[in-house]
Amino acid sequence: MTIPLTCQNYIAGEWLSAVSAETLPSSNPANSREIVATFPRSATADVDAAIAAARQAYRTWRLVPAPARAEYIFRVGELLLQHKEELAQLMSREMGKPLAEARGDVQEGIDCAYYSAGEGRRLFGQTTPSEMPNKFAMTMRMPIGVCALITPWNFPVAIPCWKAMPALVCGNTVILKPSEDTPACATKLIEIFHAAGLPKGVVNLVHGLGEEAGKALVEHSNVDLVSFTGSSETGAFVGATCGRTHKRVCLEMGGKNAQIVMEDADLELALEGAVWGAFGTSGQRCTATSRLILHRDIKEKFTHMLKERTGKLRLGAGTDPNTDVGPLVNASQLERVSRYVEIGREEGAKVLLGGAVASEGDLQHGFFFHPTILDDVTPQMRVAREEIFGPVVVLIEVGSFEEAIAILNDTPFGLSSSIYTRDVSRAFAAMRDIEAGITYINGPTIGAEVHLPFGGVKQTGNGHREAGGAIDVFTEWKAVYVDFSGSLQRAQIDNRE
Ligand SMILES: NC(=O)c1ccc[n+]([C@@H]2O[C@H](COP(=O)([O-])OP(=O)(O)OC[C@H]3O[C@@H](n4cnc5c(N)ncnc54)[C@H](OP(=O)(O)O)[C@@H]3O)[C@@H](O)[C@H]2O)c1
Ligand SMILES: O=CCCC(=O)C(=O)O
Repeated sequence: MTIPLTCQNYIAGEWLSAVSAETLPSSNPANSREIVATFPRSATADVDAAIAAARQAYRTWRLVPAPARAEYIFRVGELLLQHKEELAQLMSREMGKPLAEARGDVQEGIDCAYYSAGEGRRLFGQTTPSEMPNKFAMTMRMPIGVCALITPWNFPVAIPCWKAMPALVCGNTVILKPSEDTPACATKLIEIFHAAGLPKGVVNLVHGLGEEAGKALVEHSNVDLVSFTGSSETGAFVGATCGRTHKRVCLEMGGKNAQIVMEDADLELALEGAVWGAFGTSGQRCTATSRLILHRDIKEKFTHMLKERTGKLRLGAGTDPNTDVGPLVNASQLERVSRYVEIGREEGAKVLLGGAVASEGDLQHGFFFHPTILDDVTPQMRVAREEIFGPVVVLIEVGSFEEAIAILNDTPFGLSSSIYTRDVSRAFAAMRDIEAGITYINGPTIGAEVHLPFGGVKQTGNGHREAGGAIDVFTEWKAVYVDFSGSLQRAQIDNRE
């Protein structure tokens, strides 16, 4: 057991307790008896202070040249690299993902720092001909203002970086409200922003509960933009509130990602993709493979291979280097996954592997669920349609490429997707016809790279993209006309004579 970390809010460059002085604990999901950290239970007064600090800082931060803003973010990247192992160890303890994946999470933050820093020397606008003589016309990207960043626990470093880094390079100031399950990761991350020397108030951190601190941020009249990643339920509230209060909003929500395996696929390759897509991060990635759509000619063979391979995965604490699959993040996630497996059973699915809470030996102290394969699943079943967000994959049999694409698309969500095939025509048809923000050919549904746009279609998002698409979220266009004719032209009044 280690001494719990004391996390604090970070407002106007100061580390502060909540005004109420109330705190909450966060525990280790592999051993719920271990308290990893305590954090402030922030409320409206704390949110008000953070927003006031961000508003004040915005006045000067927006005027700092973008390449100079980018240099701070580059420094954050360098510091993240120096602290990578420390952050990864903390992340494993705080939210359970195996160390190799935790290192990957921090690496995404580092990659995002370097990529976003590069944007500081671009932020290109356009020049375009004017309709009139002696007149220039152009566009400029302008910052939006004060941005509230509300993030989930599953990528506790990468997702805050995906939001904060481009937002800051674009000239905005930010308030991060991390998940109540990962306050320590958020605190360490913001310590790094502090160490990089960002001016006071440019970055702020407010811990607390979603229903309290998160809600107060979303409802606040002095926030200009909310960038939210999380569940569809919370996203619906955030979207509706921002609509009512006229805020910009970027929503990244749930998924029901599928991998298709055609009869001509390299089955060993498809197997590796399926195993890590479905069970990596215990299935708690927004991009996790939740459905395997299998051509009937290879279904039996592939199912056998999958069962064999999955049965060898080692469950354990993320901090144990021998662990393949860590715990779920908390008791309610464990309860949710158990409930969905029961629903699947009641619907007629066959539990081919797993299907139960894992409580052998030390696992009893954590939130472990055996990697689970549900067979005989039809596209109408709830387990084939609703996001489970755990180590559960359902198998759906199809007879043709067209049927596979139709079933993949038959969901309200549209984040990630994948197809394994050796047929180049099918690969291109899949790229065109799959309804998702991300499509992999002969690769798993996971593994996004930061310089490509990240986000989903349909109910997964509201049309925005993070990572490689983030400057479109965190800037808005201004059209600028420069007239050097020295006289008011008739055409300027009517536009055309
Ligand atoms: N599409 C994507 O890019 C993407 C990426 C990653 C995850 N996800 C989705 O995220 C979900 C899992 O994350 P989660 O369980 O953390 O989601 P969540 O429960 O919706 O929480 C997300 C964030 O919203 C906060 N929150 C909760 N209620 C709120 C409210 N009324 N007002 C404002 N903020 C509120 C949460 O705070 P508390 O933690 O304190 O409740 C947390 O910081 C899955 O559905 C997954 O698909 C999507
Ligand atoms: O949850 C967001 C990041 C997911 C990711 O990086 C991936 O697996 O593609």
